[in-house]
Amino acid sequence: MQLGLVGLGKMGFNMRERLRAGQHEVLGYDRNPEVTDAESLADLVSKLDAPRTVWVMVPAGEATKQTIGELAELLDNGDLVIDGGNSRFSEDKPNADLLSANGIGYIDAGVSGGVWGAENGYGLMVGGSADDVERAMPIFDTLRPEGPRDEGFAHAGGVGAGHFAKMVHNGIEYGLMQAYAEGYELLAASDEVTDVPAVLKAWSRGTVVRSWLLDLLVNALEEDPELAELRGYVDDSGEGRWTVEEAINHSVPAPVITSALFARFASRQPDSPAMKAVAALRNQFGGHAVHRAE
Ligand SMILES: O=C(O)[C@H](O)[C@@H](O)[C@H](O)[C@H](O)COP(=O)(O)O
Repeated sequence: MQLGLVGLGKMGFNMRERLRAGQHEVLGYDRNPEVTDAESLADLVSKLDAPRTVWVMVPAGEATKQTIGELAELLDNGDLVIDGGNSRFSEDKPNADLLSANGIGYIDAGVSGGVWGAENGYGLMVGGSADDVERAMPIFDTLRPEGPRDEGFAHAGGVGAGHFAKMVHNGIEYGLMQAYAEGYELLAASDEVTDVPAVLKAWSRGTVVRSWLLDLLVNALEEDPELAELRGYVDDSGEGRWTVEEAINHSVPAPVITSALFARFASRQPDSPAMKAVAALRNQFGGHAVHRAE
């Protein structure tokens, strides 16, 4: 089918490739003139046949909000917008309301797979009406991995459900990565294990903890066996925070995801004010030795 695709960065560019390989007619718009097929969002819309479907794949937050605001003006009754970015689920309902005032449908799509998705397919979880989802199904079927639809795609619920599901997926991602990372550090610290990459690689088949994230850790260690080229500094783009906030809102205990998020915060501190306070208190009440700043 024909699709307008706004945002041709790491994700959008690869998605366009996969969709074109799947015989869809994809017209992309990006501010980068080297990759765009249209001069502006308005130009993109004018090149599409009604009823149009436009997939938005720009950074979550302000950029997505602005793009959807512009599309609400440019598109017409009967058109459909899909937000495939990592938007917070709470932004979906306002987006859907804004668009539906002009008769435009809305689907929120959680898209997982990163830069490997072009080749392996993207795990998809979507929210929206059954009619809208059915209409976009040829696109979802090409983007998702080959195999049974329900092993790479879910219509998770109404508007907001796709991004809620993706948020939880990413919270799990934080916890899994943290567990592998702590295991890696402990193996590396031991006097017993002399070949850490070999142990992790051996775990990749047959063991209970085999997984794609483990495979990626094995890849990373093959490239740099002691991760000597990296600093232990980890950013976050919001999904983990939102997961923890929703766990609190629903009174769901989520200690693993929460501590994985907090481990990232700790990774950014050159020294820990909290641990300085602990050292100071030990010193105050017990006269225990402290390590002085240089
Ligand atoms: O499923 C995925 O493909 C990833 O989760 C992807 O969505 C992205 O890499 C994360 O959003 C990174 O999240 P952080 O920046 O918060 O680690």
